[in-house]
Amino acid sequence: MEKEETTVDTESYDDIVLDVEIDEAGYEAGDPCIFDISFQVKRGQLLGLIGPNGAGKSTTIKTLLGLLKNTKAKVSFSGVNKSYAYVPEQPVFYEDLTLWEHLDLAAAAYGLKYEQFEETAERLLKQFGMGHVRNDLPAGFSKGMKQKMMLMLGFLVQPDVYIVDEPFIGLDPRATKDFLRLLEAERKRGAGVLMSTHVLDTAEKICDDFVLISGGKVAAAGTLEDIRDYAGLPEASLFDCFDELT
Ligand SMILES: Nc1ncnc2c1ncn2[C@@H]1O[C@H](COP(=O)(O)OP(=O)(O)OP(=O)(O)O)[C@@H](O)[C@H]1O
Repeated sequence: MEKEETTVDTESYDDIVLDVEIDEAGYEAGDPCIFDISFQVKRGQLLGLIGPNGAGKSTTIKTLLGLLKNTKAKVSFSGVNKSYAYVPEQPVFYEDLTLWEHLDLAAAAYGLKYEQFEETAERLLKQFGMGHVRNDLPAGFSKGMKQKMMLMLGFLVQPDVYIVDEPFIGLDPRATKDFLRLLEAERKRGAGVLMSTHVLDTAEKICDDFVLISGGKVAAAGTLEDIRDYAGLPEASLFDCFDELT
């Protein structure tokens, strides 16, 4: 079927929580900048979206979130609740709401019961070491603290799919560890994760599979072994394969 725009449906597939088929997408009509990008995210899977600056990672994410007009794409969210959380690279927040009020608002928007919200929010504040600023406005937070707030908002709602745009820049080593531990727990619960990142040594350690985008197209996809095969570099690091393929 010819795709005229991004259609988002919520059919049920076995293990697949996100199914993306982008024929083309871009910012101006008739001038697409990404082409033929297809992938699936399964329950418990961590899929790394990698590629050089300007390759098309953010455009891919914006397309699957339905934020772009000029697209020919089919995107399906499935899973138990057909829910997703998007954690943007650039923090987005309300000037007049405290950290706690942001958490409260997200919980209300996702229909969480108050007791469940309170318990999870308290746990997250502790895990991210943010309890002491719960009643502060995020405008006064450091970059890393704002990033932590965005991650907490995602973890609070426990969705079927996490779409995380470059989570590592700005987080200190301790926060990175806390974030990865929470992500692991969420994957064990059954959540799938699509993560865009430039931090390839971490991506190599934590991702099950990769989609490597270059020049708006998929340059290679699969496990690290598959990526090594594409690059013709057995034993190479993800970084060296990336270098070879882009
Ligand atoms: N708002 C926009 N309007 C027009 N063109 C854009 C816009 N944002 C990105 N582009 C273009 O789309 C192409 C893909 O950019 P995109 O932001 O998806 O890359 P990226 O892989 O996310 O890069 P980075 O790693 O630098 O974040 C680039 O040619 C870029 O110039």
